[in-house]
Amino acid sequence: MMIVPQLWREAARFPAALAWSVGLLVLVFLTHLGQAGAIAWSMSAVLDGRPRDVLVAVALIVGIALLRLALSLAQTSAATLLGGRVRQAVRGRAMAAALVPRRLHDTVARDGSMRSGLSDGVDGTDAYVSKYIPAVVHIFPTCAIAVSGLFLLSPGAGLLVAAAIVFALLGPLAWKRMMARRGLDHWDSYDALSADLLESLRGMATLRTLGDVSGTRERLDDRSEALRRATERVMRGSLAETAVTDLAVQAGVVAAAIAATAHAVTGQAPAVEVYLILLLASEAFRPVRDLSRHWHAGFLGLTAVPALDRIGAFTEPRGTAPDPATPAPGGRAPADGTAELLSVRGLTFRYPDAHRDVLQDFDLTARRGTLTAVVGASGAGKSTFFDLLLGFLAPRAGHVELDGRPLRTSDIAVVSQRPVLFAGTIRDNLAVTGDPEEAELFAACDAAGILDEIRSLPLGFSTEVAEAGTNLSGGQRQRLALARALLARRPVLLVDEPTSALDADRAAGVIDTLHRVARDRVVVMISHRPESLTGVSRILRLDPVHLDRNPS
Ligand SMILES: Nc1ncnc2c1ncn2[C@@H]1O[C@H](COP(=O)(O)OP(=O)(O)OP(=O)(O)O)[C@@H](O)[C@H]1O
Repeated sequence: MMIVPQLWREAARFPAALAWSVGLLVLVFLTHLGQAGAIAWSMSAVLDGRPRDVLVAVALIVGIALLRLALSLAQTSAATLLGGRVRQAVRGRAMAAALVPRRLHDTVARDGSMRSGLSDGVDGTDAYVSKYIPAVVHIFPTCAIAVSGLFLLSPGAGLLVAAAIVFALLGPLAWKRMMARRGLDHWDSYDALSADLLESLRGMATLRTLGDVSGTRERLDDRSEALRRATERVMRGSLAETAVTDLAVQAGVVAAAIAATAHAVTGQAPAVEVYLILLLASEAFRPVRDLSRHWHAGFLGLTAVPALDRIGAFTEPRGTAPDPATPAPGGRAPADGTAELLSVRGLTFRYPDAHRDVLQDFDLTARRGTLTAVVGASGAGKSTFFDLLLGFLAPRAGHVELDGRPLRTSDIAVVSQRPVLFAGTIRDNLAVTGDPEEAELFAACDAAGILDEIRSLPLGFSTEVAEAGTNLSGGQRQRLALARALLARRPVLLVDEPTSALDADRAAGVIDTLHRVARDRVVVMISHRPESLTGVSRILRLDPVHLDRNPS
């Protein structure tokens, strides 16, 4: 018997479902005991030549079998309900813990690992929760009932069976640590393969141009081989657990058979009781055998538990402060109409474990009606500055205000350097922040300079966008993302490198567009290319903070 505390706590959150599942398991077990009694009776009736009793006993056996079928079906559905609820709760918490802004800056976590944890990892816990936990709970009443019955018939047989059950349950604890270690190895191998696979799929075009497809295949083959070896080690350990249980079960049944035979030989018990002792001895081990079967089926899935624990899947979120990037319930974040002034004062930030500040005492004033550009060398901290405005990062000092009150994430729409589009139609992608009216949709696309292109497509707004927008050009993606940002109707628009994917003509067109949209909102853009900023009246230079400026 192996206890995984995190999963027990999860199952205990649904006491009614757990109790229902355990109760039905106990009833199923009682049908086995009843059937054992009926079989013992029928056998003694056959031996004593009592045909009427034989018929009644056979009818009883069939009736009990039908009842067990119905109870087993109900139990399976109860187990599925319990497993499903726990998975839903664990996945919900894991996603809430994983899909947070700080993940953007987590340089250790890999997307493939996160994906495998949230999907396969959570699903892998199902067999333990839905089958193993109820089986552990039901073992106490069921074994107690069977062993007590045996004890009444033959104290020797009862004691021998009880000892064998205790050995079968506690024996595997001897190599619990080894199993935990093997389990960790298994999940690490699975996780590494999953993360490498996702990265290779994403970077396939680059790998092809670098001519490293075969190298990647070899790396993945190595990962796959490591996973196969780790899985074999885990399954060998789990089989050893099953072997100990089987040994104890067989030894217990043989001991009970010897005790029953001794009863029969010494003439201490009539035939029906001898049969009952033999049948009960076998039935007493049924819950133990079931437990072992469920353990073997579910152990591989348990290897994900430490990884899920690290993600935060078993931890109730502290406090109720909403994620600053999450819109208010109901979909669209509240738009506050227009604003006049965005004011940044003394903003200072340093990444954890970094030796210097990225931003130090940074000031910026951006007004509605004026396009403000932030320029600076690569690594100067431009993207970090946007992440601070968006609330993805918390400054060490300084503050950001919009019209004299703290800036909120729901005030901001953003067009990033590499805008992310989703699989679905153009309309779906534009409507992510709400459900715009047709006129609004047209106006936003017109302002973003993409309306004519969409109209010229055979399916117009119903044109399918491939995953990550790969069937669109970089410039089209950027203009669609701009239209999407405009539809969010936020008073502040942040645009990161809007001209990087464009030729000079188109770049000038985008700057014109930004000037236009800046009439209604505060617009701040990041640019690498000062030459593309003709006509931008307000340009702020962000200089990298050097060690000598920041000796601390
Ligand atoms: N998650 C992180 N952890 C630690 N340091 C980081 C992290 N992200 C960025 N940095 C560092 O912070 C500095 C500023 O990075 P940032 O991405 O803000 O620069 P940038 O001006 O936007 O650069 P670019 O123009 O090349 O996009 C860089 O030195 C970078 O190495």
